Amino acid sequence: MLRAFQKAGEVSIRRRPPRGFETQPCGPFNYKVGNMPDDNQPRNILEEIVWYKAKEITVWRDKVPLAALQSLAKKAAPPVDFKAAITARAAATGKPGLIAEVKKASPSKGVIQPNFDPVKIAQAYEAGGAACLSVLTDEKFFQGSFENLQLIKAAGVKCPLLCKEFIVEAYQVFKARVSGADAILLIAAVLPNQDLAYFMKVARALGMVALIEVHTEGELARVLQLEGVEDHLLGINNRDLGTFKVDLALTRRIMDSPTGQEVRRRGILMVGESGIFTPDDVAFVQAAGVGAILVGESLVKQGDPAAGVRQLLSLDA
Ligand SMILES: O=P(O)(O)OC[C@@H](O)[C@@H](O)c1c[nH]c2ccccc12
Repeated sequence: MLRAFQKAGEVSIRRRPPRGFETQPCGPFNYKVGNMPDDNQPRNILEEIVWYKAKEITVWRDKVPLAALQSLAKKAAPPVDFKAAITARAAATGKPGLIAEVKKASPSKGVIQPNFDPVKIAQAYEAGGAACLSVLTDEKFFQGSFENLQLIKAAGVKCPLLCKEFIVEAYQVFKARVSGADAILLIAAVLPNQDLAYFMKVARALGMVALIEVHTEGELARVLQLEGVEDHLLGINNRDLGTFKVDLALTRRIMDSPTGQEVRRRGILMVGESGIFTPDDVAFVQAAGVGAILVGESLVKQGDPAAGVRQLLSLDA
């Protein structure tokens, strides 16, 4: 839902608490007015995550300054082509290219896989026929880590890796690359076009692509204005990150809209994200026009994730 101050497609969260992270006590007159809501509290989970991220980055930067991270990025093994892996698998199978997500927990579901071995899961996804992998790196809300990304790369997994992080600063883009990422996530609800353009440029300079995620037709129209956006991927997240509600039909509504038509005309690779559980769900978003799917929960909770991949994509048939 749009708030009064917000225009269609604009960033829907506040990047920082309006009165700062530390509310200053202000002496004898420091009291809260009646039933006034505290506007210095996050209004939804996305704000909570993004506000916490700013604090996390400060701690990281104290340990490893940006300049040190940048020189590590120069020495890192070169990234592999994320988009090519998707189009190759899609051509070989006739199904959307699968980005399988290594995800232990989420704020909406809690722990999804208590028996979580990131490397084993990644290897199983690859063996089952995933085109690429997505690795959650957020620790506080998703119980992920940059270390998981490193471990998966170091284990010799060939599938290109997406760093699933809530990026608000360039520091994280370098951290992703140093940890072995081949692609990064950028969320349109969090970042205005100016920031998206900058992070896309940093990603490019490091040889990575971005998955730019939208949740409304307005956001899609906005990101379509970004120069060179066709070199990256666009994702439609069927989950509302404010309320957690999942609606698979969102992908179809957006793809059927005039803005979705423009995506087709320009040949942009679209990713259907979240809430995909069955081969019917895959067929539904494929018919809507996506060339790739991003799937976490339904695969990660299975005892045999490789079989899960084959089943989801009907590869045994
Ligand atoms: O577990 P699911 O419903 O299959 O969803 C996977 C993925 O789309 C979801 O984890 C996701 C999509 N966009 C995000 C942004 C941040 C964190 C997580 C996500």
